[in-house]
Amino acid sequence: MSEDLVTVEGVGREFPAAGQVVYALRDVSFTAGRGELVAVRGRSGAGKTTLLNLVGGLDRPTTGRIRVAGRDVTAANRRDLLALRRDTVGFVFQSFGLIPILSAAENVGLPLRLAKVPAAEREQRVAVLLELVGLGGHARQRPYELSGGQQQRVALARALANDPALLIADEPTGQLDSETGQAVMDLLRALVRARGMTALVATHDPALVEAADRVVTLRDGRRVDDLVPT
Ligand SMILES: Nc1ncnc2c1ncn2[C@@H]1O[C@H](COP(=O)(O)OP(=O)(O)OP(=O)(O)O)[C@@H](O)[C@H]1O
Repeated sequence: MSEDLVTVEGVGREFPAAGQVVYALRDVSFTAGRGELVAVRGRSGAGKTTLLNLVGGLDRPTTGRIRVAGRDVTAANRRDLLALRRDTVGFVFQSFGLIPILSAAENVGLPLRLAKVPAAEREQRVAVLLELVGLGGHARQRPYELSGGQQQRVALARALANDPALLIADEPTGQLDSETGQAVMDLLRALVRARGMTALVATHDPALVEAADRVVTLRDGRRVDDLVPT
């Protein structure tokens, strides 16, 4: 049996808001094994983004514990969290998050630059990654010269650049029309399977939920998988 890559135990996250406390997550637990695809679903405000940010080390929980690839993310210092984000986790956001003044190739190569991969090797890896997401002929284009679906494929290639053990995608098709969104989701699913990555994907896409090894359904910050889905 494969060792779990992600362990989330009794995690809660509270935010102070206008003199009150918002319970964005309450007592959420689940695990994700190596190579597993985990769908996180729930209505707007259910806590999906909060959960993904915590697992990726972008935020810290108020209660509970999270382990990723053997590291206690909850207890990690800033340097450890930076290392986790650089070496272990790839992120894809709803808003793509590409740098507008950089070409598709430069955007994909950015994590490799930060990891100090030599230029020649970097160029080669970027070319392979762009080919992988079907954008071999678009390397020099800037994000505004690409369609939404193409931009999200660049973002996906960038997330894969450091060969992360864990891919975190927060509603990656939220800004795309349904046909383009479906194509991006199919690509994401195929890449995760082909590379044996673990993926945590916040999504409303029924095909992805259907294909997932596990589904975490959130409602008002709590896990409700045994109840009727939202
Ligand atoms: N920084 C913050 N300060 C205060 N409240 C917050 C903060 N971040 C999130 N929340 C609250 O926590 C709850 C969960 O938000 P979250 O963004 O995780 O939901 P979501 O399921 O990702 O929603 P969506 O599908 O709309 O992106 C919401 O009630 C939100 O208002």
